[in-house]
Amino acid sequence: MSAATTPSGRGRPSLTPPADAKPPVRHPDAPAPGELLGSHYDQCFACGEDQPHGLHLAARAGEGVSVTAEFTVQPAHQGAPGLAHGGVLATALDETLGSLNWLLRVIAVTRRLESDFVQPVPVGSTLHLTARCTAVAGRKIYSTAEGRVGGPDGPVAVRADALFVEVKLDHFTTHGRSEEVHAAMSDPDQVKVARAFEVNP
Ligand SMILES: CCCCC/C=C\C/C=C\C/C=C\C/C=C/CCCC(=O)SCCNC(=O)CCNC(=O)[C@H](O)C(C)(C)COP(=O)(O)OP(=O)(O)OC[C@H]1O[C@@H](n2cnc3c(N)ncnc32)[C@H](O)[C@@H]1OP(=O)(O)O
Repeated sequence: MSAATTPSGRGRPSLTPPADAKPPVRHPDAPAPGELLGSHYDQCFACGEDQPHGLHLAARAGEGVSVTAEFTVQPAHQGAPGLAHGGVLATALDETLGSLNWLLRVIAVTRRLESDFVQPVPVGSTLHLTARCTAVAGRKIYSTAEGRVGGPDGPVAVRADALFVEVKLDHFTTHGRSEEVHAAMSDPDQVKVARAFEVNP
């Protein structure tokens, strides 16, 4: 098995867009720059309000296909004493990158996420994240993100490049546990339902 082959046989897709990739196009109905995107699912570990130990990450639309987000590291997010767990930081990057797809009005899931941990992130610090979509090729969406500490212009602590793949609603109804899927579909917050289920009809 070569380094680029996975047990699924589907291989490890490149994070470099192919030659026929196009620049991303912001959807005309995307939230205005500066507008909070809100949570896409209240049980989401990264952005949901109903996860007591979640990241409660709040993302805001930027110009073009870009977002900013903030996340303050809590004691529940530790790996080493007093420091954020790397997987939690990767979650923050993944969520910020994933929220870009809302500006494209596409439902997509992370296919590949390559993270760099540049410096440790202490508990109590706020990670200031920025992400932008760099290219789209068919169902493949390429994007990049970084997180800074000490303020939006502070030093880069983490960064990531990602490939998301567009999916249809049946991705969730087929693979997700039915009780959560049905509960999410009957959420009284219709904006959330629309965001989760009615994009890209
Ligand atoms: C239940 C309530 C909640 C519902 C919420 C619903 C929606 C949410 C709405 C808004 C969301 C907003 C923000 C969300 C933020 C979330 C951030 C977190 C996101 C995540 O954290 S999400 C969880 C982790 N994530 C997964 O859980 C994915 C697991 N994974 C899979 O589910 C499959 O793996 C999948 C579907 C990715 C692909 O599966 P598939 O069968 O569709 O793939 P396929 O083979 O068709 O490839 C597809 C294209 O990749 C090309 N390709 C493949 N292999 C290649 C290689 N080696 N080299 C070059 N290209 C390659 C092909 O060529 C083709 O491209 P093309 O179509 O252009 O040819």
